[in-house]
Amino acid sequence: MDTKGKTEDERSLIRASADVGVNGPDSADSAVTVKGSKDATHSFVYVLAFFSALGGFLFGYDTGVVSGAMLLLKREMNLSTLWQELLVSSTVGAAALSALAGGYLNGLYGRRVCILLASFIFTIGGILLSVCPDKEVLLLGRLTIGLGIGIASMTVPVYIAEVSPPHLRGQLVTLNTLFITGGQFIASIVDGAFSYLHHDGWRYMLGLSVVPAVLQFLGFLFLPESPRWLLQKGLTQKAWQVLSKIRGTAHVDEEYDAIKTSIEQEGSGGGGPVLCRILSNPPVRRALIVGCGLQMFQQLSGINTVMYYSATILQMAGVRDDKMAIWLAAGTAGTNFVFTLLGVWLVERVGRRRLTLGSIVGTAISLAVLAVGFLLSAQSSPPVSSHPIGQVLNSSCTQYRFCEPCMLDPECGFCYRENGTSSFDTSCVSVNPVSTAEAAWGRCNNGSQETSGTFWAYNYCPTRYSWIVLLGLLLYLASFAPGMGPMPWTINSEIYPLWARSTGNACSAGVNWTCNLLVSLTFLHVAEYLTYYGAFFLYSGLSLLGFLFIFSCLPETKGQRLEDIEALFAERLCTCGSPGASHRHYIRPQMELAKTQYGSLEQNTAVSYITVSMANTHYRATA
Ligand SMILES: O[C@H]1[C@H](O)[C@@H](O)[C@H](O)[C@@H](O)[C@H]1O
Repeated sequence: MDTKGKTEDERSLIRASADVGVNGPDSADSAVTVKGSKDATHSFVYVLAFFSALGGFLFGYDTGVVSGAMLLLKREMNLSTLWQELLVSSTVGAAALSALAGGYLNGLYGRRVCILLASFIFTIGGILLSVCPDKEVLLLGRLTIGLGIGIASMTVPVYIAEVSPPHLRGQLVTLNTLFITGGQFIASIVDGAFSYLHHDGWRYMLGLSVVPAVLQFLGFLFLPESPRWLLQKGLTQKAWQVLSKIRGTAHVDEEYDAIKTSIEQEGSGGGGPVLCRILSNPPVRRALIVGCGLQMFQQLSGINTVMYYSATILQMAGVRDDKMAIWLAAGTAGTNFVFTLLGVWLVERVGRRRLTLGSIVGTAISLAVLAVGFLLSAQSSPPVSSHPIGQVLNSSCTQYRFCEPCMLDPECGFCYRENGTSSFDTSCVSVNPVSTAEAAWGRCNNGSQETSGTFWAYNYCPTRYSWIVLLGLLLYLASFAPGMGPMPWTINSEIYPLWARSTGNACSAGVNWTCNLLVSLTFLHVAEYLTYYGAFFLYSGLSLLGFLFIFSCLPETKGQRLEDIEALFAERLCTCGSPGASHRHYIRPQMELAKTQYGSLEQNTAVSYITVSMANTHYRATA
């Protein structure tokens, strides 16, 4: 439609008319989609998405690499369990705090500066980790990396969402999670490769993150700020230039106007701190509840426990060689990556809501399969047949009569011989404090020895039901990775109005990191009290709760312009899933928009305009 020579009000009216949809209510959201897809996508937006998603890569790499590095570090630096826990959780804790601070920094200095800051912090952290002389500096390095991860995790999805055209936004933001899981996959390969280097191997593992960090920093020196943030700050000319550069065309009036109008209309949500404004604004408050809920349920469905525990699951399934287990764990990370790719493909095809719902149902079922596998294994747990003399008397390991309680005690492991599928000559022995790969003393002191037929099992029991656990693991990754992995990040990047976007994302990312910390710190204790199957049944139950939450509260955001999404939260939370709700939500703001724009001219014009539009759209719902 030619809008040249029209006033801004007239152009908005034409736009609103197109949006309400002369083609009927079912085309309401496709009206926007089609508009977006008509523009040939300029490749520059892919360059932007790639360089920003390097932040996701670093998030994945730095959280993933630590497990392999720790195997070497604990020997070389003689780390106690407390120090090992500190080195792993300090990064996650620092990420939780800096994600929150990132919201403030994003609002004040913009997305680009925050991405530059995050990559600078990653670089410093990586250098510190690769040259650190002692465990204190190591801890400082891990904390520094955590600060970078927190800022990157909340800024990158927002930046990508703000520069993308609506029809590609879901795919490009999901690309960031693909980079996260890609980072975890590469980290596991690096872990495997350097695990042979007993001296200083961990320095390479931890230090290699400097490469993508520097690449991102250099790239962003030349890449532009988000046009939406520029407009919000009143830098109109710059915003127009950037938008036309990203779209590769000077015909960006329509998009530019839409952003500008919505900024003018939404204002800043009132005065006072942004969080208070969010909480006192019902639609945005609802969006925040949905965003934080999604992030919480992502972590409560136990992804990081399952990933972390995958090496043990594989050992249960019969992989005895430690090195082999490391490589197979890389296979787990690879599977997570491949199925995230499926998510990138599906997100614009089936939409966010259906993808997330399908994913969480599959996640709950596969967690139940995992739990059943663990339950059957526990029930067929082999008895302890011998209590060898020489066992340290005050060791708790002497009291156990079965493998199950023995393996649940972090101080003990199960030493046994094998006859086909059953074990005999079994004992429960203290684990070597330096390496869980062997007993502290006795015949399993050298770990498992195929030649003498003696095996050492730490954290698991030999069982014939291990295939069920393995099946559960594969099902879990296949269902979690395409939906529950990426969608919380993708959806959060689009559900808030501009004035609340950075704070909303900061809060939900903070919830993600806090729940991540909570689950990883409590897993072993939960497993000790509820056993493994209890823990996985618990995660499965939490995922079911997550399903109910998502089913009732999550609206579809696919294809909508960022400026129109707030309206999806205009009604009570639990109506979101009801059929037709999205049409009702979608049209209402157009009425409000028209009323505001034409109310000052002639109230009746607006009303009759809407009436005509509604008649054209065979509008059924009561607005
Ligand atoms: O979306 C990501 C992804 O699924 C990762 O695999 C996981 O480690 C993160 O915690 C999560 O936020």
